[in-house]
Formats: sequence, C-alpha cells, structure tokens
Amino acid sequence: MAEQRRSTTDFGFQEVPVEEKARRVRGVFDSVAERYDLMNDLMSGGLHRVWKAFTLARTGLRPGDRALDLAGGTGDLTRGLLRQVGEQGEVVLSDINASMLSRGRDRLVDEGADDRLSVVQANAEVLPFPDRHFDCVTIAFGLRNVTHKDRALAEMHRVLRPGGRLLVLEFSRPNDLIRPFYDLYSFQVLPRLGEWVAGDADSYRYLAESIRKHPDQATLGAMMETAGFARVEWFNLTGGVVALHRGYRA
Ligand SMILES: C[S@@+](CC[C@H](N)C(=O)[O-])C[C@H]1O[C@@H](n2cnc3c(N)ncnc32)[C@H](O)[C@@H]1O
Repeated sequence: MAEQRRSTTDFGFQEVPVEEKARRVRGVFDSVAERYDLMNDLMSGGLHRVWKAFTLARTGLRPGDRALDLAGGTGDLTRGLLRQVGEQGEVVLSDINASMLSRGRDRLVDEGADDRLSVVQANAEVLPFPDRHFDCVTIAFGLRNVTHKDRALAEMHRVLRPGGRLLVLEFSRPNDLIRPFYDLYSFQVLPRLGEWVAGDADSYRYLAESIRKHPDQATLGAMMETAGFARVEWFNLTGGVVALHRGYRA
C-alpha cells in the first residue's frame, strides 16, 4: 500500500505539518504579547530601535502616501510610518495575531493615532487589499514566522503600486567574527531571559531557532527577485545579525 506522506515545514528546529505552523506561531505570539515590547528592548539592548529607525529612513514615503506595516505586531514601525505619511496619508497595521494587534492599536491610539490608521488582522500569505494599493510595505521580524514565504512575498508585490517599495527587516546571517558569540547568546542566554522575564523559555527558544532557519541575505534577496521585485539590495546591520532588504515593484 502506498504510504501517504504529509508535507512538513520547520517550526524552529522541529518539523511540523504545514497546516500546523501558523497555529503554533500564533501560540508563541499569544504567549509573548504582554511582555513583547519590554523583551525586545532587553533582548536587543535597545538595538531594535536603531534597526527600525534605519528602516524608516529608507521607506521613501512622502506626505499623502499609503503604507502597510505587515506582521506589524505592537506597531513600532507603524508609528514612524504615520509620521512620514502626514495628515493626508494612510497607514495599515496588519498582523495575524489578535493579541499583538490589540496591543499595537491600544498603544497607537493612546499616542494620538486617528482615522489615518487602520488595523487589519490578516495572514501575510493572503492579503485582503487591492492590487497596486500601497506606496510602501514594511515587514519587520515577521517574515521568518510565515509558513509560505514565497506566497507572502508575491502578495506584498501584488499590493504595491509600480515604483512602490518593500522593506524586509529580519534577523540574518552574522559575519564569522560575531557568529560564535551570537549563537551562544541566542541559544543559552535568550531562553533564560525569556523564562526569567516572561516565564516562557520555549517561545524564546523558538525565536532563536527560527532565526537560525531563516534564509541568509543572498537567499532572501533571490526570493524577492523571484517574487518580481527589482533593484533588490540589502544592508547588513550590527555585523549582519540583522539585514534590511529593499526591493521595488517595477
Ligand atoms: C517578532 S514580531 C514583530 C512585530 C513588529 N513587526 C516588530 O518589529 O516589533 C512577529 C510578528 O509576526 C506576526 N506573524 C507571524 N506570522 C504571521 C503571518 N503569517 N502573517 C502575518 N503576521 C504574522 C506575529 O503575530 C508577530 O506579531
């Protein structure tokens, strides 16, 4: 009798059925949502703010533009995008996870966000937005959690107008000098920090493992080109611990 093979994908270092990954990722972010912002500062020593500022400086957004912050979580980039598009612009904060989104929305509303901001719960693989709608799409530390990255990149391409930019900020492959220290930090320190501050070592172990499984700079650049992006380039930050990829819809 022919053996039925289920297709699997990575969830950190585990192989799980493809249809299971999104549910597990949701579980991770449900668990970390409450302490997410504090943990971001602690884990990166505040560096995530510098990486995000670097990203925002490269959106090319102008007053009146439309921007989408995908997998936007608690809305760090969204805040900067709102500033850039000004009074006449629009920004959508989108994420698959309701707990992360509601923290993001509450935070931005407390800071004075108005009806230029929309909040949309969606999977990056199936975006509920029209073709050629946005001037810029950002996704920060989100792509590595997506099951079908190729589908998500194709969707980002679809919703950008010609000339529009995709900015992918993500952990990447650090240089040889940094890598041993970085691995030690990721697999030894990070889960302990997660346990200590958020009572959840497993989620932070997943985060470290998912970083290791994520495509390196050149591979992600090639994936963006396959999805249709032109003039793809990347900037290594902090010795390649993080990379910002940028591509244009032709
Ligand atoms: C590490 S957080 C990053 C949040 C925010 N962009 C930031 O930089 O602080 C990753 C986010 O990706 C979201 N996410 C995971 N899989 C997703 C998917 N398939 N579609 C949309 N969002 C997803 C998670 O819910 C989570 O909020």
